[in-house]
Amino acid sequence: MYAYVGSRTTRERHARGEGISVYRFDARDASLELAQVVGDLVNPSYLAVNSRRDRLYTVHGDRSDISAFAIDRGTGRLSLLNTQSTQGRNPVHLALDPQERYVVVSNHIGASLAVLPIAGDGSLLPLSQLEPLEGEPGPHRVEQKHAKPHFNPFDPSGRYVIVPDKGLDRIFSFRFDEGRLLPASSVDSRETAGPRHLAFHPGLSMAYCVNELDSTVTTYRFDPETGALQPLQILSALPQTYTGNSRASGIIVDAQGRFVYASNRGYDSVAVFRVRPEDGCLEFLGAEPSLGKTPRFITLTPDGRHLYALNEDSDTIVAFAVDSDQGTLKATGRSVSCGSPVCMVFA
Ligand SMILES: O=C1O[C@H](COP(=O)(O)O)[C@@H](O)[C@H](O)[C@H]1O
Repeated sequence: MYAYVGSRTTRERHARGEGISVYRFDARDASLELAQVVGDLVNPSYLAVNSRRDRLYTVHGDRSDISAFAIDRGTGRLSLLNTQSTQGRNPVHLALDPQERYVVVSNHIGASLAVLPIAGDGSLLPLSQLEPLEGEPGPHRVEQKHAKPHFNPFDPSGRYVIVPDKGLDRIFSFRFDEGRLLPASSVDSRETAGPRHLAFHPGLSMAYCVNELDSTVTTYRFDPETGALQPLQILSALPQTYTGNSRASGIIVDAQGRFVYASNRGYDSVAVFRVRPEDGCLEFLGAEPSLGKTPRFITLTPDGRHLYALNEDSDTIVAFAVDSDQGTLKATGRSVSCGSPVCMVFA
């Protein structure tokens, strides 16, 4: 199996990455061995792999582009297929629809969502829909001047696209019908929460949203018929006594739906929550140091036995062992150096 790591590359912004790093991944001990570096790429800051594991897509943060690559399934190596415009600045996330006929992109500074069809060979066709996001920005003077979509996952049925908007303190739900986004509903967050990423529970109709600006996690009941979200609970991802600055970033749920993990940038750590089986709400268990600076991205390995924290500002990918009963994280001592790592996927 291979792991693909996207890094920020813009030197003017002090990024130190080269592009996409391809690693041979050993599930037994979560070790990573570098196999290829695809350089000459601008900020491949979010990656997605198709279900056949032979195509990889990346957005180019700070620009307005998205690229498709072919994956050599024998060697894991990437070769560029093509690049298309997302018609909006700073695309930060992308998701393939379940039929893998379209890719949906969040244009973070462009304040819009882009839909691009995927051709039969996996390359990208020109954009077919640009959906602007509009509303009253939240009160944060620096971060909330306009809509800032930061994530656009499909719901488990593939009928809805859910979009946390960090600039508007709102989460939008869109129907995805015949390759088009159709506004369905929205739900407000607390002022200055800055909803950023959202993860669905694998069995319950629940979703968990990490709020970047106030470092909280909101538990929502998700209505699979209408796509609507109903807030049930808000918990901090930080210890109660922490008084420094911090911004939350990634959120993931384990495959059994027993634990939720969220990363904290500032209080550099991975918050661990237990999912209460009776109602899907969370209990904060604690926050494990990420052993590096600014863990923008976290991911579980496909077998769920390890979790990687990508410490963007200390250039490390750190492996933790996951306790399968308690959900807690234990340092393995394994870490690889990688400039400004910000996203990791497996194929
Ligand atoms: O300065 C920047 O910040 C934005 C937001 O960063 P993020 O880590 O919260 O996504 C980023 O998208 C942009 O590329 C970068 O230049």
